[in-house]
Amino acid sequence: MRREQAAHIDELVRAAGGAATRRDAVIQESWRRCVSEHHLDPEVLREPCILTATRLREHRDAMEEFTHTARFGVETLYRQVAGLGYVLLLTDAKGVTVDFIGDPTFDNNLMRAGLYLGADWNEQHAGTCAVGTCIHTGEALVVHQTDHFDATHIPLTCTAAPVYDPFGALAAVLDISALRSPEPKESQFLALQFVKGVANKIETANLVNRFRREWIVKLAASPEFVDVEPSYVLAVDGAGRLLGFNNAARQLLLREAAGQGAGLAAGLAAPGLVGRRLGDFFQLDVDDLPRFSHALPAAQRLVRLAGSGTPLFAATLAPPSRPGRAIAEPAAPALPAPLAALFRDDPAMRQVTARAAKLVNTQMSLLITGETGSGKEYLAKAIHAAGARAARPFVPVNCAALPESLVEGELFGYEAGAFTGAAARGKKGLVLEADGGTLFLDEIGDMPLPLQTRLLRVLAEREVTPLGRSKPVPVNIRVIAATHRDLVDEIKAGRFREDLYFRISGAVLALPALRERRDLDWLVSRLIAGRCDAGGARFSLSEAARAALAAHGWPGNIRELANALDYACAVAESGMIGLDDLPDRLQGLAPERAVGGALPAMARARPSDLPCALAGPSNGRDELIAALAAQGWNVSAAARELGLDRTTVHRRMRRFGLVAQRQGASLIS
Ligand SMILES: Nc1ncnc2c1ncn2[C@@H]1O[C@H](COP(=O)(O)OP(=O)(O)OP(=O)(O)O)[C@@H](O)[C@H]1O
Repeated sequence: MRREQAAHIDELVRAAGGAATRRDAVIQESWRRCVSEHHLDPEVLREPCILTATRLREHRDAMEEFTHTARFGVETLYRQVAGLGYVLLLTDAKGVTVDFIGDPTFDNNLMRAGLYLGADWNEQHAGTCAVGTCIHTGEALVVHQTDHFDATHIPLTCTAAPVYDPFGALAAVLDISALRSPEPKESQFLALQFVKGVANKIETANLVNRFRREWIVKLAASPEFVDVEPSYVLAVDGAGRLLGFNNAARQLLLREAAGQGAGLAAGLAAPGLVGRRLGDFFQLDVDDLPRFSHALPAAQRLVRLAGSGTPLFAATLAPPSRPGRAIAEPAAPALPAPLAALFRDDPAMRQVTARAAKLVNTQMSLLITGETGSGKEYLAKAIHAAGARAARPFVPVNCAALPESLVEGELFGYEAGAFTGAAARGKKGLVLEADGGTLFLDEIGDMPLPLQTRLLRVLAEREVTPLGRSKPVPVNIRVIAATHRDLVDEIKAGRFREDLYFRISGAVLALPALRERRDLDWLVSRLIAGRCDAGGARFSLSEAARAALAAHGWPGNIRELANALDYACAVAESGMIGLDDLPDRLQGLAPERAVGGALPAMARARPSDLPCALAGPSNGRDELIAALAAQGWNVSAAARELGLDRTTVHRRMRRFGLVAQRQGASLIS
């Protein structure tokens, strides 16, 4: 044990014995709780408590929507303080870190100090600390160096602020911490103001997001600030009843209620405020709210508190589909056109696209999962096209296909002459190509580990250092990653970095397999609508052919379907595609009764029931060899035949130990 730790323990023991200390009252009170209520022994040095991945996932899932809303604020705050050596933690109301941003270079030190995803900072076991003590008191505070109870934590400085939900309950704690800091506690007071400011903004964003279909009333003491930085924010329904508020508004309402006497104040703990009438607190009725829009100069939007008469200035946001007055519930918002164009009448697709629609203009990284060919890149492009970045580049990167030796330069770029063989003018790199737009990382599960570490840095810091350059270049990208792999399994197998997983999976969008979709007929019609016969006429599909398509299991999903239709259009002799015009493997599967009409979607065979491509007892190996052999070991032709892309075929060849050679193939094992 170090000398400082021994001295710290002495001070704790003396304080527990009743000796006076020079600590702030909130710290003294927390030390007392640690000893007498949490029964923590000052002489025991505790390791930080980091949750297992499974338990962390439970905490993160419960906070998912909140974390989405908070993410922009969290990233903005991190950018402001990262250069000063801080990391940023967002914990849930129990003290578990559900979001984290820090410099990956210091991962090990940060993890050892408990400044990491999954760290549990509840006061009951971590002792006095910014997060835990903030949860206990409900107030923002700095816990600086030896303010910490546990001597393990005394090198740290931590500053935390609470974030309340719209009903006054603690929702989260925002914390910035540093491994090293100047000795005076005052050095952290500016940090405290920063954290409080961002916590307030997150609280308001959460409130406005939650009640976006209701009246939002913003209030401030100054007309100049009411439109830009309102102190108090309330959500009100069409009948003028309070639905929710930020914490400052809650305090204001409670003070006002107390000032009006026991009659109104009785039972007005925070939950009791919900459902009260706006007119109970303000000289204001719901019918007045349209007057307080931005159309009127702020100085003329005066509102008085009902009891005290205190003047405030208001700005109101009307519910979206009922401007001016509240009458009926608005319909669910329409999907942006690029997302609506992806499906028709399929519940799983409706759910995925509705979720994607909410996220198009956030900074959050998205992870799209789904079987090969199910349309992951297509969805990523639609998200890009639906958002504010649509006019900027969409840059796809196939992480499985980049040769490892070239990958650094391809992704991050290089300066002229950075290495032998470098292009004379240098290279911008795909990450910088995507500046202002979207970087689509396809097959992220196949990215080599060393590159994952580099990528993590780029995502955390939003800057790139091209080879041969000493200074990083800031980059503004929206990252969408995709994989057909189960990344949690990859993490368990040590092939994928857990922290990168959490970084790219701000939200996970899981695409259904084609065999699970109910809009196959529509998709088929859409795909053949774009294909014409030799005379330029549109193709149509016979009932038997349609039934055969409905009966197939589509292991290669939409890609396989598009390829099958390409083939059918090429061989069909008239504008009508018959059963005979489909690839052989589809014809063999058409059940006899299919001739009479299409099978219902529910009756479609699953690939595991089928003798066809890549799903049989050989796990696809025999079929892959057969397809390659039939195509003279031409990988592109075999990929077309199987309805897969070349990368997938190469990957499966590697998995089955197949090596393509000029005259054929050999087995490695
Ligand atoms: N909704 C759709 N409408 C029409 N075509 C689509 C749709 N979704 C995907 N496709 C087509 O299906 C093929 C596969 O789509 P995409 O490349 O997006 O799949 P993927 O899941 O990213 O595949 P992989 O896992 O192999 O990378 C592409 O040719 C694409 O044009």
